[in-house]
Amino acid sequence: MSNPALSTIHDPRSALPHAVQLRGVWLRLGREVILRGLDLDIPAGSGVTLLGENGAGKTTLLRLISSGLKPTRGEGRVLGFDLRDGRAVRDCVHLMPVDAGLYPDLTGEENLNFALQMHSLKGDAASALRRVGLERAAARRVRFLSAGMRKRLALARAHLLARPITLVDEPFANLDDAGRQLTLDLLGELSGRGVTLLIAAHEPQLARQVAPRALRLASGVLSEVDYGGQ
Ligand SMILES: Nc1ncnc2c1ncn2[C@@H]1O[C@H](COP(=O)(O)OP(=O)(O)OP(=O)(O)O)[C@@H](O)[C@H]1O
Repeated sequence: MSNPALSTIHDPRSALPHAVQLRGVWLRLGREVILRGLDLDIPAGSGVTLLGENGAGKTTLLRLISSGLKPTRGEGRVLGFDLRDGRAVRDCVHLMPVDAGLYPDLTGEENLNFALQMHSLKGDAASALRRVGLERAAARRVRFLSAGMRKRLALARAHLLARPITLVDEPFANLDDAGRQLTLDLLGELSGRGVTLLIAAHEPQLARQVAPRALRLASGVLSEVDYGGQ
């Protein structure tokens, strides 16, 4: 059943104060209830870090916001579009998955160009590869790249697409120190361009540099985290 309050507040054609709004969202996967009645408001252009133990449901929540999973109950909108409108949601949301989500048989450059085509965007794949230190991987198939190189490639893709809502699942995993700094730089640039960031991470001290508000997901429920001036 639709939630009248949500439906009237954010029509897609009206001003868009919220990038993400969830109301009473439940999600069950198989026999397990992962999300239990979540309410969430993320203002457009803000940055949020999503914390939680292994298996807490962070990836599941990111998949729901990118319309890869449907709520069992409740409803949500991204930039005013109903989560059930998969096409509209996929156009404004990019999810960088924990495993990078690349096409293994395409080269690095082909992966970037394909992503640009999917969004009818123009962009300079070669310079994006240079930016993440992968110029030599441009012509190599992704299946031959290391986990950290794939992460860098996925980061280049997220930066190139610069979707208004960018969801990033564990961006710091598999990266060396320079890679983590590069990640902060590129995500910081996206944020500076007004992109809304939601970052699932186990490194709050890193993530908070680009996504200062923190939420913790535990037992299927979200709560605000107070860093207490640290
Ligand atoms: N396709 C699926 N079918 C059934 N259960 C699933 C499925 N995918 C994930 N789960 C379960 O959902 C729960 C949440 O998983 P999720 O990957 O969202 O956690 P997470 O917080 O991202 O964990 P991590 O920090 O380890 O990446 C886990 O208990 C997992 O077993």
